[in-house]
Amino acid sequence: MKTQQVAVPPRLTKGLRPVLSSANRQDSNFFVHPSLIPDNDPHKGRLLRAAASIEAGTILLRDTPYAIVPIPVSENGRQSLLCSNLSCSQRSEVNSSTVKCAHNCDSDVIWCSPKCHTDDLKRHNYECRWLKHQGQTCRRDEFNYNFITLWHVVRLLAGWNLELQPGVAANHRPRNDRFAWGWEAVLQCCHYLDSWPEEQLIHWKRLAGTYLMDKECLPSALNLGEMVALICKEETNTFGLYPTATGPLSVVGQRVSRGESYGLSLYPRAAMFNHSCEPSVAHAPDTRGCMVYTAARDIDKGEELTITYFDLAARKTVASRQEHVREQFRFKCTCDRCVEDEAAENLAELDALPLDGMAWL
Ligand SMILES: C[S@@+](CC[C@H](N)C(=O)[O-])C[C@H]1O[C@@H](n2cnc3c(N)ncnc32)[C@H](O)[C@@H]1O
Repeated sequence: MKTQQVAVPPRLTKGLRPVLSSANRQDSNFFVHPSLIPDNDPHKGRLLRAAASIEAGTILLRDTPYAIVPIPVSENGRQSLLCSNLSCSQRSEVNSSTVKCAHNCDSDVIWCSPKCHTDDLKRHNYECRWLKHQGQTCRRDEFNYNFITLWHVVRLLAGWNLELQPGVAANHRPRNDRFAWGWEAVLQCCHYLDSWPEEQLIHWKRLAGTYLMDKECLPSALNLGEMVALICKEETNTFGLYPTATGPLSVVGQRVSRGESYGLSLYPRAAMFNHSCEPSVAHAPDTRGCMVYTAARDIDKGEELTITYFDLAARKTVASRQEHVREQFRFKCTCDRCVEDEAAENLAELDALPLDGMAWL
């Protein structure tokens, strides 16, 4: 696989005193179970594994978002949005006490309190100009999906920009020796640039060239190719935030839907979870925009820990799961359930063949 690295931020000067910025206050919510370890597989790339046996119900990881984009949800005539302050990220009803951007940059940017607004100013200032000028045009002229993708990329860059500010050096430090932290962790997420169809890359190149390369609106060190690679990372690693848990059917029951998604986010450590159609781990967002990963059954020492990337209740046959994974996530699912189900289907097809066709055997 040919890799294209996104530019690494310059090293911070030694001796900067780390302060508790709004970004690393959110990071203090991070939790990782001692038995959760990163590993690699020649076919699937990075993965997470159990270093010891784990009991069902154990919280394995509470990962903090590097960036979140809100999706407005209306219920009973009331609209709710996520607070833009990353260390708050609470779902808030939009009402007369909601704080909005003084520059009126985008209707989906809100803060739940004046304090959250103040705490978030440094980060928001990075995206504000882009939202007002490029973002509004993108919202108007492109599909909403494209706007949300680009806004998420801009918020990732805003996080990186925040790390480069004097005084937030703590963000560069790994929280423990197993996982990278800050922008470094985003850089480690896969983008599989070579596996995307040509027309998809051309589409993203056009979007990036049109909306993300004006350095007046969006000061960044990335060239067009690096920006497209960052979009690929965003597309490959982003989680949807849903009101109910996503996991194996035995845990989430036979419900048809996870509810309406109210946000999108990149969780850099959790991005190491591979997909399985029979996952061992369930995940659900908490009230502060973190994603919590819980053992859905007893797990043996050495097992790979997997989640599901989609609602398994909605796709029961191996063919429909494989098609969905291929179309939505662009890879061939090689989880144990798919391998077994496909083998069983092949056997059934062989059994159905007329015996006289096998006379040469
Ligand atoms: C979010 S990343 C997961 C971590 C990734 N393995 C890495 O190296 O960073 C998603 C990518 O992992 C690989 N992957 C995940 N689940 C898989 C599965 N069940 N079968 C094959 N590949 C899988 C695919 O290449 C997919 O695009």
